[in-house]
Amino acid sequence: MALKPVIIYCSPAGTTRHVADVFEDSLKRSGFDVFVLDLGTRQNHDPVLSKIKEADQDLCLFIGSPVYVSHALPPVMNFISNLPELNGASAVPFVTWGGASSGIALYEMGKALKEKGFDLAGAAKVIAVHCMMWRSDNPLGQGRPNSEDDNMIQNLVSQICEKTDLKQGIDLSVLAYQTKAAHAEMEKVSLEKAKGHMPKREIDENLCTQCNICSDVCPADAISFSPYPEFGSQCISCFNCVKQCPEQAIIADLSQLEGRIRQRSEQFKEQPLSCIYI
Ligand SMILES: Cc1cc2nc3c(=O)[nH]c(=O)nc-3n(C[C@H](O)[C@H](O)[C@H](O)COP(=O)(O)O)c2cc1C
Repeated sequence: MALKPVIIYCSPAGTTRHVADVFEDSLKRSGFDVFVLDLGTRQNHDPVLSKIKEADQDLCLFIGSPVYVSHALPPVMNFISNLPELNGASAVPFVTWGGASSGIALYEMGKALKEKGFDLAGAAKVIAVHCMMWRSDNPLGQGRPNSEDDNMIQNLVSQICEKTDLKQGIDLSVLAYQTKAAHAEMEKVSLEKAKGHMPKREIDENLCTQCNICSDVCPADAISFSPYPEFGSQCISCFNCVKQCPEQAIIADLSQLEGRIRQRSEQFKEQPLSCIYI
């Protein structure tokens, strides 16, 4: 099969990158050349965009995002909406989620891809340790993704590679797996709206050495210095800056958040935790 795979993802805490790596290894083992773009780096998008246009109908775009407040991340959705029309190309959206709810991220990615003319060759959701619970002794999704999750992704790649016609993929309705009521509720609350209820971050100016690490680890390029770190509107609230500040100079109280995340997990009790759609 003339399949030209391109992998695009955003992964502030590294789990979606892990899944993208499994896709990449599996595709390479099946003999394909793979082009990869991490949207959370300052990597130039142009070479991958050229590859995408060049591949035309042979393109198979594997595109991954973590679930934030039930949605896919803005850099991923923006990337899709800036793509040219690609009628007849195929795509495989995938998400990682932290055990609260995988929300409507896969559905929204699938819908946006279909609007660009893609057929959905498959999709995957993968359970992962909840990246906002790094201070907890027993975070949701601890130990995931594990080798079974990796095998599941390898299996998805094998099944896609075996297909003679990628157009015979999945229907978008397969990705609308939340109840109608939950879907409608999730649609109403954007990440932008939810940001107003996220724990506030404060800079301890006595501790901050203006070392720039917070800005380097920010996948949204949202931190500037004046002279201490300030957070721009494109901040996606990944809290990488808080986690990775070597001086612990960015202070955030996450104690309330943990309870809210666990409550949501209890409310949805989402099953299966990891799943491929093919
Ligand atoms: C601001 C924010 C919102 C999140 N919202 C959800 C959510 O709605 N449901 C969920 O299960 N996990 C949620 N998570 C957890 C992430 O989806 C999960 O940890 C994911 O694997 C992180 O991917 P990454 O390691 O590639 O960054 C959220 C994390 C952050 C930082």
